[in-house]
Amino acid sequence: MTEVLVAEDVRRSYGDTVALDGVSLSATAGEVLALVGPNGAGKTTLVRALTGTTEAQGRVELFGEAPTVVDRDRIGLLPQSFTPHERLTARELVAYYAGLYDETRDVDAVLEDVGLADTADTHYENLSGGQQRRTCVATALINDPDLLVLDEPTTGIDPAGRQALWELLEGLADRGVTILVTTHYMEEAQRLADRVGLLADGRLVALDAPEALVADHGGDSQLLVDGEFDAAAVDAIDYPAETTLRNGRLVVYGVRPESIGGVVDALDAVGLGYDSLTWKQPDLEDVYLELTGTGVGRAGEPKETASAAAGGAR
Ligand SMILES: Nc1ncnc2c1ncn2[C@@H]1O[C@H](COP(=O)(O)OP(=O)(O)OP(=O)(O)O)[C@@H](O)[C@H]1O
Repeated sequence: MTEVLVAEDVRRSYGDTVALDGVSLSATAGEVLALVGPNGAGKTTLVRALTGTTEAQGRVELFGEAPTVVDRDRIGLLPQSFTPHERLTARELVAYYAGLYDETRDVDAVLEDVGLADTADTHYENLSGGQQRRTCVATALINDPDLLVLDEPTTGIDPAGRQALWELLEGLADRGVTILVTTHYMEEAQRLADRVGLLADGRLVALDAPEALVADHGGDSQLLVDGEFDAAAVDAIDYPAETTLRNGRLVVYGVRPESIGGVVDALDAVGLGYDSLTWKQPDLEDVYLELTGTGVGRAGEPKETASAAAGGAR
């Protein structure tokens, strides 16, 4: 498959700060690649290196050319920080960006795509935060790009608008548009991405399909027990499965749905009341917490306490 985007051993430092420490990845036509990682992991720097808006060491190519010389009509870019002229309406702004390209889509059609048909004549400064972000997304779509690079596109957009944007992006990918998207929403990465790249401290610590990442790094299913718990509760509960305390909530790992009654019995046996029980399969968020060491998972043990009862029927 033809590679639309290639990054090879990309490095970028700001003074003593190493923002990118040798990142390599690629994306093919129609592929959706999501970049996730903690604040400061290097996502925006990678986006900037890939789009030629910051200099970096290593090889970067878009459609086989350096990002500074590639035909800009083929690229749609939504930077993380984007502050357009506030005294223009959404329609005027998108029309302004349309003027930068040789061929574009119809301005009103793009505004409709991002859910701004009814607010097209509102000045940017009077749009809500989410509407402003949608306007910015529209400016990245106006040239009908073959490669779309979106740095946190849905930040500030309400859940319905986010869903609509996901559908829009899925439609574009189905038509062969390659999409590189950074996000802090694991649901967004899981839903949209063919592959997810996880950046931490300027390094790509994982890159794979979401389901493969979950299978490899997501760990066991979890029974989340909400209530008023403390470290003593973790010690008191006598149940043969690993149990931890996370933000005042008990987390019991590896419990099968049919065994939830056993956990309830164990709580009752030591007089521990609870408000609710939630069973969940591991997901991308668990992968993120595990691999970035930012969470309360078992590997890094930055959690309050843990009890690892040996084996047993789970
Ligand atoms: N222009 C700059 N000058 C100095 N340091 C910078 C600059 N841009 C980024 N950095 C540093 O490089 C590192 C990576 O920043 P970057 O913005 O790429 O992270 P990020 O993963 O996009 O974070 P976030 O999730 O907060 O957007 C950080 O330590 C940041 O402080």
